[in-house]
Amino acid sequence: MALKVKICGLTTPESVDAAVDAGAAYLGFNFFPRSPRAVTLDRARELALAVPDGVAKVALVVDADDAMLDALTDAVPVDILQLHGHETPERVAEVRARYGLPVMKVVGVASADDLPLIDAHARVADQLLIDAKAPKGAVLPGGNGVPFDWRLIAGRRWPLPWMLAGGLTSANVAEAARRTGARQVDVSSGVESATGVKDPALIRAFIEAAAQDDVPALR
Ligand SMILES: O=C(O)c1ccccc1NCC(=O)[C@H](O)[C@H](O)COP(=O)(O)O
Repeated sequence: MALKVKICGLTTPESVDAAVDAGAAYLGFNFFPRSPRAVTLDRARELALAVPDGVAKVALVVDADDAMLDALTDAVPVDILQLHGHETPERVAEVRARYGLPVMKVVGVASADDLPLIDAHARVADQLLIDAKAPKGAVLPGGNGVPFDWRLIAGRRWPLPWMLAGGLTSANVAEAARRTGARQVDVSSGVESATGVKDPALIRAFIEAAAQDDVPALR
């Protein structure tokens, strides 16, 4: 069965249309001000209103306070909040309760020491996004286009939906899914022609490659 795909960091109507037409299940809008993929609330609202029913609109925030989340959820019709910072399990639970929206918590992985945090968030979040931890000195906490060692999570399962991210491209997405057992994948840099510039042809190629994943997971 085809993998469910999230295209993250969309900033233009053209890239939203390309992702929707190609069959993306989730579209990510980035509200981290320092990101080259950041959108304003007005821009995000305009983009989100054009998304058809059945495609989930995901708001990516980094250690956002309630004021920021109040403004975001008032202005933009989003379906899922993606917490991409150092939010604790307690903060995840608080955000879920306050906004009544599903929360996808991101956990960065670089070594086996990072795995217990996945289990902690699995108890409170609605979804997990298992991403590469940002390299030392990186300016951005995500969207760095680097994979992590997939063997770290091979064979592991969690009792909630989860996505794999980090350095995925049309060339490696099917293998990444086979190696990890992921049924959902997230991509940003791998569908860009330059940092922050989504390429419709790369979006289509990625989603086509994710649809080819009909090989059982390697154990
Ligand atoms: O993409 C960004 O600029 C970004 C900035 C701050 C926090 C998170 C960010 N991206 C998060 C994502 O969901 C990416 O899709 C994920 O990290 C994978 O990125 P990539 O390795 O570039 O495919």
